[in-house]
Amino acid sequence: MTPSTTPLVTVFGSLHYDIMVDAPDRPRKGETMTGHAWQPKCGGKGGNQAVSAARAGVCAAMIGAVGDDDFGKALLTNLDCAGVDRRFVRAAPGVGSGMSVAIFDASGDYGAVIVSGSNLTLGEQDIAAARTTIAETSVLLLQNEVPEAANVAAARAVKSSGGRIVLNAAPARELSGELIALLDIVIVNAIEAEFLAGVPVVDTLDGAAQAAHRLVDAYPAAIVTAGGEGVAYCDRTGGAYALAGIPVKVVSTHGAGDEFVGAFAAALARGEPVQAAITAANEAAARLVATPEGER
Ligand SMILES: Nc1ncnc2c1ncn2[C@@H]1O[C@H](COP(=O)(O)OP(=O)(O)OP(=O)(O)O)[C@@H](O)[C@H]1O
Repeated sequence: MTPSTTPLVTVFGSLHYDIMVDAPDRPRKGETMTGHAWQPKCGGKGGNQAVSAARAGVCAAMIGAVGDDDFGKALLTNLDCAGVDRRFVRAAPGVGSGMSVAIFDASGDYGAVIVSGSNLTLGEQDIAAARTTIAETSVLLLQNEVPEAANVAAARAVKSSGGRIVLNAAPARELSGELIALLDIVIVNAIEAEFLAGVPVVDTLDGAAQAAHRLVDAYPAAIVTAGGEGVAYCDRTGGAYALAGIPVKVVSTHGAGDEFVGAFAAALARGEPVQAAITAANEAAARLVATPEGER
């Protein structure tokens, strides 16, 4: 098939309605504490990355599933407001929307619980329904919040029409050889790199570089992010570089990884070389962590 020339990022993945709670600390087992405030936010790694790609100026399409509930309606409205094509996000009858609760402590760090809900209904039928979008896709973005078999079906369909496949392997889980064989680039943070590489990864630029180098034993190319320390890249053709984090006044790091991944895919879809795409993503993610949640 002829490779697509349309700069279209298609995200096949999760949509969660997030409830973010500000608390003095994260509760320990058995502890109930009083928080200061809470805010709702539309998220899910898939939804966040689609919004990020649209913000970076390319056409972004989302394939996903929400519940037939108020959270689902809010998730669809959020995609509309961001200019994401969500014709292939369907409502799953009788299943609740995906949702999460994240508790932020005074330092801005957080812990979260996710309920996948409607996201687990995604499957080959969703890929078949979106075949026109799939055929025009330059870059397909996947994450680990939907069934692996569905990710494989999406990757296979986009690959056969000439698009590139980028997996943000988050949260960490075992990947099948079938999925790995379809990937062009894997993007992970230090924790996920540790899981995939099977060795401890130090959350420094040097640690990220070593992890990226190790990951190319199994993946054609790997990007390892290390928060404010920076990001490292390595591929099987000998390409390797590391980029320091951009010093900013951090307001919240929530969603930094998704902003990085969406901006990276957008730059790649526009035809920028990988190194330039990583630079653009590093800048976009630094801007995000310096921006208050309500202004994003
Ligand atoms: N403190 C920071 N200062 C500047 N840039 C940052 C900072 N934290 C994160 N970033 C940017 O965001 C990217 C992703 O951050 P990180 O490695 O923490 O991903 P993550 O753990 O997936 O994030 P998340 O908190 O969304 O789960 C980094 O590579 C960097 O570009």
